[in-house]
Amino acid sequence: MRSTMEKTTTPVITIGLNVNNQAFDYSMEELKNLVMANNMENVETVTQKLDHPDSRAYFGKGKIEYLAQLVTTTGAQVIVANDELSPSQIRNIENETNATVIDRTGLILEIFANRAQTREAKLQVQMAKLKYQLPRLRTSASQRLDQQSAGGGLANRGAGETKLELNRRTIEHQIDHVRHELKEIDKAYETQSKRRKENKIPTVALIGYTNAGKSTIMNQLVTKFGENDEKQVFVKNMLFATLDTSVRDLHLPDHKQFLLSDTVGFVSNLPHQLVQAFKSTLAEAASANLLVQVVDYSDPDQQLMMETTETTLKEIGVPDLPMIKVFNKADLAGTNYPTREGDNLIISALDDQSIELLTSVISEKLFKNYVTKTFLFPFDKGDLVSTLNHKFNVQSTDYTEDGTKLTVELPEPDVARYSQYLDKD
Ligand SMILES: Nc1nc2c(ncn2[C@@H]2O[C@H](COP(=O)(O)OP(=O)(O)OP(=O)(O)O)[C@@H](O)[C@H]2O)c(=O)[nH]1
Ligand SMILES: [Mg+2]
Repeated sequence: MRSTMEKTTTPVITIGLNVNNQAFDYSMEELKNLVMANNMENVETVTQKLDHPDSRAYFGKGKIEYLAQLVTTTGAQVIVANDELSPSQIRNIENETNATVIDRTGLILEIFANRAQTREAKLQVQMAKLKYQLPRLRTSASQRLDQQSAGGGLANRGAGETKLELNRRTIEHQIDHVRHELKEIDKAYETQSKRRKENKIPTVALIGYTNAGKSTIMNQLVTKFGENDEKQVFVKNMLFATLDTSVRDLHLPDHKQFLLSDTVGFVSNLPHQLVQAFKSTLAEAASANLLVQVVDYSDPDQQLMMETTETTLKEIGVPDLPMIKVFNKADLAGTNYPTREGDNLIISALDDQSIELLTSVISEKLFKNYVTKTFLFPFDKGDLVSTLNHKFNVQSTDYTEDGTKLTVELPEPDVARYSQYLDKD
């Protein structure tokens, strides 16, 4: 008897067009991973070499006929294309193969929609989906609404009203609505991030290809350096485990403090609708003092994954920020770790020494213009004492007869502000 717990996966055929693309094999591999991430099973792959996609049906006529046969022999009811297709291409392939066609963008949107947990992520995905649907609305004679059947208020919109226009207007209305809701969330975000900036706490953003180990590194750092109430983030061996940006407050043993953010991972050709929708979430990376690019060192495609990451950063509008590269999962790559060469580290997120090394490099980068000074504040300058305690890393406090003596580690440019209180001894 079959177990009822057994997962059913949808069999699909993946198709891809090689238009002289050097990274073609990699992108097909990625597509298969995306298919799996969407709980589907790749049963066949069909590719074709062409100078450009066939405007009618993406593939040429002969290949489409072959595809139709494959649909029959494999029983696959879904075809997943490696590119974004036009509505008519989708329709033509569907008509000629009798399978449902999903393009790369549609697939990624589906995965994101299934993963989204928080209200913000759900809204962002919804926004991306609506923008994807808008130009893809189909019209047909049977969909036309006549004035009578539309009734009441709708009839007032004129005889030319079609179901298509109605749908379009509904979607535009929904987009406005979602945009409004996201703006509200954004406002709260901005206040938070403004407060962080005022506090001058430096920020570090973990970025990189999906499944590279960003969230795992985040959790290791939170375990070691998080205050009690700092929560762990979600980790799983699947594409796009993280869709929300999480920020955690970390305190190093030497009183230095920084904020670490973990965010959505990248994949090549991330749909522009999604990039647009996730821009505010990703803004956390854009305003960071340091980027930590996490790379899966055990993956043979790591070089292309790094290129994908850099392209995506540009697309989001992240400026050239200081960056270190963390080649992670070294335990699976069979190399020595942890090691460091300049701004490149080879580590395993599962190894404590690796996390120590990463921390020391982050600290070195973030606090490089820090100096340690001792100040003596007269008793009537209690406000300054509390300001310094609030803003910087006070290493020791002495209550002397002349006032409060503070040994503080602070950025060099800030010393000038308090120079009159520098301790002469
Ligand atoms: N062996 C090994 N596994 C690791 C290491 N780092 C992460 N993993 C595993 O890799 C998988 C993905 O890790 P995550 O931390 O969720 O990756 P991510 O970069 O946050 O992925 P997304 O959120 O999907 O972008 C999980 O199963 C982790 O346990 C490592 O150094 N060694
Ligand atoms: Mg993650």
